[in-house]
Amino acid sequence: MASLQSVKEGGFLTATLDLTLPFEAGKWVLESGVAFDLSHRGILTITPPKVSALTKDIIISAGVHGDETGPIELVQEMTQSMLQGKLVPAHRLLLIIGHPQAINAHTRFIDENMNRLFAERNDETNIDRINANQLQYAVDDFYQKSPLLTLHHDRALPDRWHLDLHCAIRDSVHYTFAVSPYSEKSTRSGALFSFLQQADIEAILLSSAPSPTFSWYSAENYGAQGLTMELGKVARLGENDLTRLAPFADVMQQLVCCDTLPVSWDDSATSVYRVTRSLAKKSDDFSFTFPSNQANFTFFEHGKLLAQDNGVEYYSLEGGEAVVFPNPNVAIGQRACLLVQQTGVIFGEQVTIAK
Ligand SMILES: O=C(O)CCC(=O)N[C@@H](CCC(=O)O)C(=O)O
Ligand SMILES: [Zn+2]
Repeated sequence: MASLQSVKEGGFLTATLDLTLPFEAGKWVLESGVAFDLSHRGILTITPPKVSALTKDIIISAGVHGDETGPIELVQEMTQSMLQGKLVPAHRLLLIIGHPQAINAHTRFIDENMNRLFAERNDETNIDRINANQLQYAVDDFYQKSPLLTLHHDRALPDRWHLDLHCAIRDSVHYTFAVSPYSEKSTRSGALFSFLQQADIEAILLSSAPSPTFSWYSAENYGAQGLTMELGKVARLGENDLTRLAPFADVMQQLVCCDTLPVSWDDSATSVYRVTRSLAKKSDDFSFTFPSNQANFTFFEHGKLLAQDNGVEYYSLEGGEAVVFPNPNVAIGQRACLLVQQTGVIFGEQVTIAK
């Protein structure tokens, strides 16, 4: 079946992954007034029948890493319901399946980690760089050409969100968690934290320095409420147990289909961590003192040797530190792990770290 027809009938994922068929762009409107614009392979904009000052611009992306397939299935399920008219969005949406070539190859990336290619426009020397640029253009277009920009007479920007859905390579003390990228902009709203708590996300990590990731790109350049969401553990496409992600899928659906969600926060229901350090791999000699499959959020008491790199030793800081995303096999110069400490937050219109 031609790829555009397949998308119209609900096959967003199948059509995105079928690289044997040439890509066919298209725009169409359902009887309900929901409008679709398939502009590039894996990039679909959906406009609700009515927009108002309450309407948000929401990006939901998955498949930035090709082997992280649970979230890809979630995006496919939600998109299919919208394409078939079973679900009517209340907000403008940009739905993305990010890296079809890596998904088909069942790998994290082809030549280099695409989620480290959002600091700037890339020279297009490989498919990961080509795709990263494509995603940057898609985000720029979505936010810059939003019809919502003209609705805000006080010149306030529309409420922008970006949930970039991933899952972890290893086991984790917290099955689900979110990484909030660092930005000087106000990108940690009470509404965002409340959404995470309602969705039963177990932990939130507050980054303390800019990162070259997709969610950071939207937060930094557009002030979006951006998050990298870690939703369970990697498995093959079709082999994910989505029941454990049902609370998240449910509340994500409410986010896109309800005008607003109630805002509340209970300090005891979600663990919050601040990133104390990001250890970069400086040489091929880099190694951890623990096994490479060590679970995310494993805690090390103060003074424990964690890693060494060409004679430089890294010990856990006062108060101890937990390790997240430990990976000694990254390219030189890239992050080999995050080190984090639990923190309290002050909840309000914006959420801040309690000193
Ligand atoms: O489990 C892992 O080691 C990696 C899971 C993953 O892809 N995480 C993201 C986090 C991005 C961020 O820090 O916002 C990544 O490493 O790109
Ligand atoms: Zn990932």
